[in-house]
Amino acid sequence: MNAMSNAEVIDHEFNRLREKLPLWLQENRRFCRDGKVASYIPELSKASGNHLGIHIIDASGRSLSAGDCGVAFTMQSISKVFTLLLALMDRGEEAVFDKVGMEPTGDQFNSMLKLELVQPSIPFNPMINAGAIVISSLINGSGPAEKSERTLQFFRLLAGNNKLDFDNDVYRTESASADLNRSMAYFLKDKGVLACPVDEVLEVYFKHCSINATCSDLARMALVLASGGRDPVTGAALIPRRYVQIAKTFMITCGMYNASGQFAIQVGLPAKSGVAGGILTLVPGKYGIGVFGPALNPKGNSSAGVRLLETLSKEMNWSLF
Ligand SMILES: NC(=O)CC[C@H](N)C(=O)O
Repeated sequence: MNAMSNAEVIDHEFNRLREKLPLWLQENRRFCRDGKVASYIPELSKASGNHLGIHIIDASGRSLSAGDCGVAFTMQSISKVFTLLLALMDRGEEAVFDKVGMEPTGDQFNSMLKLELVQPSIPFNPMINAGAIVISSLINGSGPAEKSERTLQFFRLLAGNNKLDFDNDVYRTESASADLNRSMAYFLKDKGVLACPVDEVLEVYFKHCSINATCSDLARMALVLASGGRDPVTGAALIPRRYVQIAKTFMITCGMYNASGQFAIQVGLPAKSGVAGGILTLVPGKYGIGVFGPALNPKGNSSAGVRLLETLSKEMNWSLF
């Protein structure tokens, strides 16, 4: 028998995914029971812990979905990947890494523990809250409104969805109950790491965390990263390749918080999760993937979402390692 052409291999893999995805989703639904919906941002506690959905887009634009993939949720920490990219495009690598490090912490995403351990007191990486707050301060704009608007427009461009918008209820309730993030920001301001007023930086940070999306928006944004920064439809370069490389590296080392090592072993793909239950991940050159399952494991990642990605990676042989 002749060896399959590249296109045939891609079709074969896609057909297998189409056939099996509903089954794999169903098998992993039971892991929703192992998790709890986040409640420290009051509005998030309204989500249903039984939801699990997935959307996959391939490089030619074909898509597949299963489960509760039509439900919208806020991006939360997933947005940190894209604000990092925007800050890199606005300020360049040197200015960004003057204010934030490149190393995982091994601590919770909202931990302040290591901030005092290094001189100068810059956050260890841009995926933890302290690091992402600093990144928010580096986005160009005359004030918080313009910075937030530029961020939203950038996200819309990457998602190919002009309807993407802020969830103002989530924004307001997070802003009203964020004493920990506020204390981090004051600490960073005191150390001279934050150049703008605390309230202004936090407005930008909470706003980008509150951008509403569905699994298909995440998948589309992930596909831009999987395509080295190019628009999968038009081929236009949206993000410099070098910055995509930086973002994907952070997704591997810090994207799943202090479970990033375990995720790299079990799944082996660049990924970023958020406390609303989303996970954005990608198979380089092939697929953008969005997952949603709001019941979270103790590390703050979607419990069933992580399990579903483990199944997919093993069945499809997707690990990069
Ligand atoms: N892990 C997360 O998704 C955290 C984001 C959330 N907005 C916070 O600052 O706590």
